[in-house]
Amino acid sequence: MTDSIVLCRPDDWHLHLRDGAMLAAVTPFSAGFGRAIIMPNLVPPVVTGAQAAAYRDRIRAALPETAALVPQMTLYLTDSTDPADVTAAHEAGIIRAVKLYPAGATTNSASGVTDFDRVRPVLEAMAGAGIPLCVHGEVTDPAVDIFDREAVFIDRVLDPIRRKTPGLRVVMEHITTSEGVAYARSGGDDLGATITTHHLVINRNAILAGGIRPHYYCLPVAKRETHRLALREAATSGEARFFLGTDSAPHPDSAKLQPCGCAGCFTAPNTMSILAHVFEDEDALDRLEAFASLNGAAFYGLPPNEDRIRLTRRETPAAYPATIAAGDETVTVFDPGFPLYWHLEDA
Ligand SMILES: NC(=O)N[C@@H](CC(=O)O)C(=O)O
Ligand SMILES: [Zn+2]
Ligand SMILES: [Zn+2]
Repeated sequence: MTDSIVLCRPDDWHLHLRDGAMLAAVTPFSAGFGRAIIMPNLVPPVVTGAQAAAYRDRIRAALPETAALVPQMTLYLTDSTDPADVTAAHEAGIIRAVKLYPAGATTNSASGVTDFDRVRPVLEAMAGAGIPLCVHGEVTDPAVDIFDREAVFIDRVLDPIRRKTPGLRVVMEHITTSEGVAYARSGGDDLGATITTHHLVINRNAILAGGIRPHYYCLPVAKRETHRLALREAATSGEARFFLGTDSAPHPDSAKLQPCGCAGCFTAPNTMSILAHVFEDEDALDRLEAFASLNGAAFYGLPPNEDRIRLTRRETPAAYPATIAAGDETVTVFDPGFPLYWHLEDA
């Protein structure tokens, strides 16, 4: 049995670090990733290049001195985003991508896009400049069942956008369905898809069977088991279009444990140990590096990180906190439901 593997340092292509006391508390748990795409859904959202630069500086200040992490900033696309601000922020090296949230689809998405024709000039400028569009792919139509919102989004919104905007590079963020996997596979090298750690581990029973478990509630919501298996097959396939975006999304327990609780799983502290467990289960440890360290960088046109990490399988489980403190609040760490024998170490 393999008991130690060395990988190029992994990247996290979808991460929420928040702001203020939460930023200070959670950022150190992502410091071991090389690069991370930082989600812009703050309140208020990060919509201009100047706001992205200021947020980047707050993240840098929250990082430990020894951190590897280099934040890759994004802008939150709104109906009134100025194409010239987007291309200028990209040329200045401030942003790596732009994030599309359909208005109301997820946490802090009230300022998201309401009319896709209004953002057409921005999308065209992005296609011209090679700036990727990261997409939260769910329709918000209340008539569409929440478990179908990703598949319907692909047909009604994503495919039309891609057809109308040739050359636009798109990342389907946190795909959760076999339809998402199939659509990602239908594209060329202009289409990528991130897969989260938790969607490889849980299906919808984790949220609902035997009682409601708010810490497993995220968006897009976990689907039935066939979809989880499709995601595991995709993530472990080694195919260049699939890469890690943890979507680690911390919320205070006081906001999750409510009659109407927030969506998001906080996976930053134990993601690499969980992924090693999943890839070992799938007999695909040799493809973990492609998923976590190589494919995303290649999609974003970046070289792999030069340094390495080691994952070692030990007889005693890796220790990670059940909760962390953030200011006066606590945040619960994602519990995969099994012990984590893979320990993350310096190479
Ligand atoms: N994934 C989540 O459930 N929540 C994210 C938003 C998002 O990525 O959609 C958050 O910001 O909390
Ligand atoms: Zn999202
Ligand atoms: Zn997210």
